Amino acid sequence: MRQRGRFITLEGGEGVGKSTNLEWVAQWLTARGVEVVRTREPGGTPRAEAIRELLLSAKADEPLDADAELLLVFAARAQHLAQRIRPALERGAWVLCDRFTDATFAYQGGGRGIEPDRIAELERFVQRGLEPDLTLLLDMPVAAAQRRLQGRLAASGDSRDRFEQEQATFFEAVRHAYLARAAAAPQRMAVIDADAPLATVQARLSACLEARVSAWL
Ligand SMILES: Nc1ncnc2c1ncn2[C@@H]1O[C@H](COP(=O)(O)OP(=O)(O)O)[C@@H](O)[C@H]1O
Ligand SMILES: Cc1cn([C@H]2C[C@H](O)[C@@H](COP(=O)(O)OP(=O)(O)O)O2)c(=O)[nH]c1=O
Repeated sequence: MRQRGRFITLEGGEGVGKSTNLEWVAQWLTARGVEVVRTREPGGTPRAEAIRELLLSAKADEPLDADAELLLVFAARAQHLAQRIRPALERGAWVLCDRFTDATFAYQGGGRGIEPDRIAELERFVQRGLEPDLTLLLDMPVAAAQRRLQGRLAASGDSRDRFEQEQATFFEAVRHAYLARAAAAPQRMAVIDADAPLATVQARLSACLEARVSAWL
């Protein structure tokens, strides 16, 4: 039986505007009478957030093995699915998630170089057929997104997490992997050009939601 709620994810590299636009998409849906559950990965439940901390903390004394990183991402996802995502969808709420498995193919696959087949095996094991109904991929050149990220870090005083410390080649590989996935799954994934003022990006999102989501309401 198909779940009643819809599952929408936002994806893209660091600094493209996912957090900013997640709020906006949530408001777009709420204004149309949808109950929205906002969440994020890695994380979304207390135990999954504890795994997030393991993934993001930049410990100089011990590198994190790429396979261990991959398994932690999916461990957090299993917990998030069981405790939060599936129950919400089953009661008819829509789930709006900041990153999901496309990020694993992009970061652990494209960025770290893990073969996509190995990631797909874990995807089947953990998700048992559940995948997003719609994925909004915010895309822009890496250098411009890095400037935005730099601005956010300067304003907040936060330091770079373990992923944010990677080099431009890593982020180029992440972007390439995201775009390849979008090209392979155009029915599910919409690419939004995020290299524009916020109002323009939101007009693009609005057009995309009208075209793809209105029929579900
Ligand atoms: N279209 C935009 N134009 C300019 N700055 C933006 C735009 N969208 C987001 N920002 C700013 O860029 C920074 C990164 O945005 P954020 O939403 O945190 O990105 P992400 O969640 O993808 O890392 C924030 O300081 C945000 O205010
Ligand atoms: C969901 C997910 C995230 N990540 C990484 C990407 C991000 O650098 C990091 C944290 O995500 P997030 O907080 O969304 O990053 P930001 O807001 O800085 O763009 O986790 C993976 O490597 N694999 C995954 O499957």
